[in-house]
Amino acid sequence: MDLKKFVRDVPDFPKDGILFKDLTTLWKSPEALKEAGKKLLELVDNHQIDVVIGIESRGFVFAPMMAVELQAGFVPVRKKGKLPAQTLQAEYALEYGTDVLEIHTDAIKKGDRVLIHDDVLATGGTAAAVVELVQRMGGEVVQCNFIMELGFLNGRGKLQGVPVAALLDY
Ligand SMILES: O=P(O)(O)OC[C@H]1O[C@H](OP(=O)(O)OP(=O)(O)O)[C@H](O)[C@@H]1O
Ligand SMILES: Nc1ncnc2[nH]cnc12
Repeated sequence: MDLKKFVRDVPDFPKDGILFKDLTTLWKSPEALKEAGKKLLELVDNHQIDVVIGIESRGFVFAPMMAVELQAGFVPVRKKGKLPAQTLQAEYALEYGTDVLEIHTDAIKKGDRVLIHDDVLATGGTAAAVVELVQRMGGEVVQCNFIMELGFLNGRGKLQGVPVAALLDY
């Protein structure tokens, strides 16, 4: 199945000059939703994973399903002010802004093998901030895993030393 056919391009969202890759059209198709989940798991191969992190909000669509299949736990990384208990924070810049991400301080144990999942790798600012959080907590990032990579923005440049895998390349 050609999953790219299910991705909708929306020009000038959320800002002028940004070509937004809309995945709601892929999520809405039962066949594409199932196929994308299956293929994302294939990217992980046979790696042993303790924790799957999903990055708010679009990373939450597939990360819990992947955690179930990998017999791992699910941990949310959220935008500032949303997690209720004690957190670690990282500031970051993304393709169209800046923000702060948080994770609960007790969410990752030293030595945990962690899979980081998000929908889009663009400039890499978001994923790099999450890698930093995991490493500060003593976790090992086994893979940063995405549905799509905007290769022309060279997000991998910010993720050096960490395995990166994406289903679709643009
Ligand atoms: O590689 P980067 O340049 O950092 O961009 C990628 C990030 O941008 C989007 O999130 P957004 O902040 O728009 O939030 P959302 O998932 O809540 O829509 C996307 O879901 C990634 O998390
Ligand atoms: N161009 C883009 N489309 C969808 N999500 C994004 N996140 C960062 N850049 C994006």
